[in-house]
This record gives sequence, C-alpha cells and structure tokens, in this order.
Amino acid sequence: MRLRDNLAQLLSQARPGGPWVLDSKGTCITRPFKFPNFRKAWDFMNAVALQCKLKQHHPEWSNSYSKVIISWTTHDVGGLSEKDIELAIICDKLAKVHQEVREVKPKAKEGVDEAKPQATISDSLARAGFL
Ligand SMILES: C[C@H](O)[C@H](O)[C@H]1CNC2=NC(N)=NC(=O)C2=N1
Repeated sequence: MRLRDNLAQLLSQARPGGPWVLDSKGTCITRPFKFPNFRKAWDFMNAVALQCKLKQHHPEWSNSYSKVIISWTTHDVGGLSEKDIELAIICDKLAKVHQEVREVKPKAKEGVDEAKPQATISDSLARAGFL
C-alpha cells in the first residue's frame, strides 16, 4: 500500500504528459516508446523480454511498427509491486540503449513550464529518495 501511495505521489509530481502514466485505479503504469523503425523496436522488446524472463515478471504490451506500449502491473497482488517499478526503470534504460525517439514537444506557451525535459520514472523515484 505504501508503494502505491508513494508512486501515485511521484507520478502526480511529474509533468502532465510525462512518460509513465498511472491508471485511474492506481494498479498499472503505462508508457509508450517510439523507435526509429521496427527493427529497433523489436530489438528493444527482445531485450525487455530477456529481463522479464530473468525477473519472472511479464509485461502487458503491444507493438505496431516502431511503437511499443508497455504496461506494468502485478497480477498476483492486483496492483503495483516493486517488480513493476524495477521493470519500468529497466525499460527506460533499455529504450535509451535502443535509440528511442523522444517526442519533441511543441514550443512552450507563456507561463507554462513546458520546456523542461520529461521526467522518467527513474528521475521521479530518485527525486523522492527511492534510488
Ligand atoms: C509463478 C510466477 O512467478 C508468477 O505467476 C508471476 C509470473 N509473472 C508475473 N508477472 C506479472 N506481471 N504479474 C504477476 O503477478 C506475475 N506472476
């Protein structure tokens, strides 16, 4: 329960439109990833799958050409667990290694803090003292 509360707090601090989004029930986090092409997306998925095998934790995910959408939840507990956070951080790292394409956001409106780079879940967790 503490994990879920902390995570919800962390995600609420992240800017709207940040990469990992918590669902309305707080049971699942989802993030889209984009790559230069299908080959890179598939290599990324293979790398994630290997980690899933090692950690015995599986994602819910989909792929269409260069886009991969990944959700993490722990079915055994019906919500988020440490493993979900761990795997989400691993996904962030592996996406970088596989040359993910980060969306360039449209120019900031005046007074709106749009210029900041998107916080990754690791950034959020580090800020809150988890890492
Ligand atoms: C026995 C086995 O370790 C469990 O069924 C694991 C496998 N992988 C899993 N993955 C996910 N996402 N949630 C689980 O509850 C889960 N349980």
